[in-house]
Amino acid sequence: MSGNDANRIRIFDTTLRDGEQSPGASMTLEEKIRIAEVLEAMKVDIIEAGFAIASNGDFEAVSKIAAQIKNSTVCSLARAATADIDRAAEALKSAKSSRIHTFIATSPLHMRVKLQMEPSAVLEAIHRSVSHARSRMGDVEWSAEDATRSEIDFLCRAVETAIKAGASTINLPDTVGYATPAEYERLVRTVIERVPNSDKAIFSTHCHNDLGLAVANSLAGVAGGARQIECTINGIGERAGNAAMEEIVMALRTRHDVMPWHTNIETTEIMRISRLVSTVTGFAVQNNKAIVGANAFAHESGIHQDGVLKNAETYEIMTPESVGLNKSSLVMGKHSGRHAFADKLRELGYELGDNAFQECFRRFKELGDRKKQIYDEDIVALVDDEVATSENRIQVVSLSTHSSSNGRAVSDMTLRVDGEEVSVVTYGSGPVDAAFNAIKQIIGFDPHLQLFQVHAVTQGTDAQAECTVRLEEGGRTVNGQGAHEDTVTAAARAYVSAVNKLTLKRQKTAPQPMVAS
Ligand SMILES: CC(=O)SCCNC(=O)CCNC(=O)[C@H](O)C(C)(C)COP(=O)(O)OP(=O)(O)OC[C@H]1O[C@@H](n2cnc3c(N)ncnc32)[C@H](O)[C@@H]1OP(=O)(O)O
Ligand SMILES: CC(C)C(=O)C(=O)O
Ligand SMILES: [Mg+2]
Repeated sequence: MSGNDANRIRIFDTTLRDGEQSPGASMTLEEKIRIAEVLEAMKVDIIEAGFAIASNGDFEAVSKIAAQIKNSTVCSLARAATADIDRAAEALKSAKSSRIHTFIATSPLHMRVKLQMEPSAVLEAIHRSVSHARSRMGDVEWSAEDATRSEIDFLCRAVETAIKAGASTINLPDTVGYATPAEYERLVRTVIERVPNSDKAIFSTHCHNDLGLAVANSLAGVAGGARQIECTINGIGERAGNAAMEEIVMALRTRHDVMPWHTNIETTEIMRISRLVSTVTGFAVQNNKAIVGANAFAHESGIHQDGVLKNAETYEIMTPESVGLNKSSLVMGKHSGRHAFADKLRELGYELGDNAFQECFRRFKELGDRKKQIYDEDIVALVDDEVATSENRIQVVSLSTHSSSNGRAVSDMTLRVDGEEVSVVTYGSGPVDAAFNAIKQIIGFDPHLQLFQVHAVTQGTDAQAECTVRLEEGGRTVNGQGAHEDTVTAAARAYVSAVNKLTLKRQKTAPQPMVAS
């Protein structure tokens, strides 16, 4: 094996080639260049930029990336065919560092059915193609497509032939994601041990994820002696995808205690490249995806949140900063506890007294039971509403309304007025009108409604509504706000909030009875 550091793993990224083979993942030239730039910034060793003969677009992408990228080797795929190899060499001609990656299948099934070639003809094709590639370029990689379903004796002969012809990297793909980790480790080790000239090449893994084993197999291949891993960002690729680069790199980094190998990858670029690839391909990253999923560094359970607040290592084996996230996120929801809620309030700039805190927490839990996701805006609305109303003489205790498209609405409202609960049933032209009528009946006066405004605090049909009501009476004008996920309740709270302010103003001049007789 060449190279000084026997434990260094080269990262060969094939997002732009195998990744683009995912049905629906086509990328434009500009998008491919943007991705290649970030791959270079994260110190990927080899970028497989495309399959130059596949189309003029692929040729152009490989050419442009080759001309632009200076710190990574740029590579093009080529079949065991002179035209493919020449097209790859042509596309790569302006690269600072370049590689031709040529391949042919070595499994009995692929040779017989797909290639319709005798094994001896495949060996000749390997010799011919690798020799030709070497005549065009110093750095040639050869892959035994479907290596894991190949006969080991034939595979070893094929590898020996490729190395003799000048390949300095030998890739043993698990093309159909069929291998198990133990098998794959054994395969790589056996080939390295049995092929007489194996010391002249670096061995590589290229694992597909059909059984969800791509990353495990890649790491097993390294244990077997491979020192290059082929992978893609977010694990995109043919069928169930390829081994995910971010998982491999972070597994090697995090478990260095049991895997003594390392890569050069700048891991703090991981989130940036993951988001870029997801945006460009339109392939959303599943929330629970390792390393880059939205929940990978998020905690919603109270016990976990409490642990993370005390020391993140209680529930995190990597730091969010190490993959380019600012910090872990404590997702507020019905499973959250007081520690996390208090921390969130501090972050949002609130300092509440104990009673207000307990009341806000109670309302927050209630909201969590009704609403899937609680955003910061929900908490702000809830706390503002609580702070604004907790000292009020009049408070909404309960409200239920019934309305239909062709009839009057009815409201059943209970208010607490100076500690005493009062209930009425009233009607109106709609549920908000009915609720306002109920409040007016209970307070015993009828201020002029100047403004009624509603807006949704967040997105979604379960968003909280934030209402503003402006009331005017005897030259006094006040605004009241209320928030709730039930729009009519939010409106009633806003009305009551305005009435409280109006009452205060009225009391300064002439105290009025609070409950209608
Ligand atoms: C495991 C992998 O990921 S391999 C890479 C897969 N990626 C792609 O196929 C994407 C790009 N491919 C393409 O654009 C097209 O398939 C092309 C341009 C490469 C070839 O297109 P076409 O000439 O129309 O051939 P088509 O795709 O229908 O068939 C593939 C041919 O290549 C042959 N072939 C397959 N692999 C190899 C190989 N490694 N070396 C030589 N020939 C090969 C097949 O036997 C078949 O030959 P045939 O036409 O004599 O039967
Ligand atoms: C072309 C080769 C390396 C490949 O993508 C595979 O075998 O999966
Ligand atoms: Mg592949």
